[in-house]
Amino acid sequence: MQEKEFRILVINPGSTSTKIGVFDNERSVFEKTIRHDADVIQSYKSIIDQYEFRKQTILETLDQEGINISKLSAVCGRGGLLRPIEGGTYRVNEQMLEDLRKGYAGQHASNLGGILAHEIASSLNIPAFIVDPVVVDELDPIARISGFALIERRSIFHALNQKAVARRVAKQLGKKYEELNLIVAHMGGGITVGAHKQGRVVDVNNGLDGEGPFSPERAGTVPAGDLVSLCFSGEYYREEIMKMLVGQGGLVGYLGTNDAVKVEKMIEAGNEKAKLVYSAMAYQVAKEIGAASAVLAGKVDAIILTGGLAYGKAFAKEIADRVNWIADVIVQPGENELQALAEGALRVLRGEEKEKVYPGNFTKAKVLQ
Ligand SMILES: Nc1ncnc2c1ncn2[C@@H]1O[C@H](COP(=O)(O)OP(=O)(O)O)[C@@H](O)[C@H]1O
Ligand SMILES: CCCC(=O)OP(=O)(O)O
Repeated sequence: MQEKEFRILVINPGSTSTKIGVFDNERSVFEKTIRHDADVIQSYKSIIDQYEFRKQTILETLDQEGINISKLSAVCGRGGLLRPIEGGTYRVNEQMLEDLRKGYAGQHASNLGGILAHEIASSLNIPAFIVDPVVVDELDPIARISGFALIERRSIFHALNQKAVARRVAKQLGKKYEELNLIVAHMGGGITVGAHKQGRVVDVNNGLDGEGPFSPERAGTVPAGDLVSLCFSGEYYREEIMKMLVGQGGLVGYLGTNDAVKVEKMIEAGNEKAKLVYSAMAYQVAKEIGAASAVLAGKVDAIILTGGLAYGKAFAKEIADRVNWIADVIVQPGENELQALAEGALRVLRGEEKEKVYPGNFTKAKVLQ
């Protein structure tokens, strides 16, 4: 009997881009990365205000490619800042839409993934899903302790790509993901470094507005006391400070661009500041990898560098040169998110996996009351 064919539209809104793809079962028939200038993104007051702009961009792109959306079986978006949940494929429902619209756990472009998927799918009367959203939470209790009793550390990271790439590398190594200890550094608009201990991400920096290396558009960890002083200086509104940390932080704050390719050109043209800042970003990623190796007590099977920044050969080498004493460094540039979204939706459409209902009954361990 011939295998039933499902056509799935996948939507991955990132902080610097919107990536879309159309898959016939596992086979990609169209993929496109639409990059957005920092100026355009920053001109919107909030993430939800970008909704119409991103939707039009997607529909126009599909139209230009001659893709008829009426033939779709499902739409799947990257999941955003929801309540902490376990990994898997979730059907978009009203509670999820409400949480995405208000940004239950904060503001990030991925909040638009489920909303855009729902909007397109409901007009066609087909299901909308999200897969492995950025709030997947597998932290060990010890990793939740921040050192400041009023604040608990949170798991906000590139769960979808980190898990997909880790599985792919495990396969290449002839092992199961669940048998290995891996460190995965996803380096995109945000940067997250996860300690994957036998299939669970037991520690990872909150790459949105929490901590870790600075990134193309985020400040990462900043000296706490100085930040408090800035907040109470009377010179800035809360929103202005948040924008300086997320959106206008990192490379944007130092060099005025979120585009590492432009930064590489600046360096080639002899810009010393660009050279120092770009190197500092590599240095901070390496430091975070060192921290993750301590989490795994030095038992590390491989270190994986992935995300858009991993295309930068000199950048990846700079990191590898600092950490290759820990374990082999495997560079997997870009990300596998579109394929992972399509596969997550397919598993449910084929009945191989049950769709999960948001928010479910998953409650993260409350380590201290
Ligand atoms: N060939 C390349 N060399 C160096 N950096 C690159 C390359 N391609 C993309 N990048 C950089 O990767 C970053 C975006 O990564 P990406 O994973 O696409 O982010 P997001 O999904 O968060 O939008 C940008 O700074 C972009 O300039
Ligand atoms: C919120 C963590 C995921 C993240 O930073 O994604 P982008 O790099 O796409 O902004």
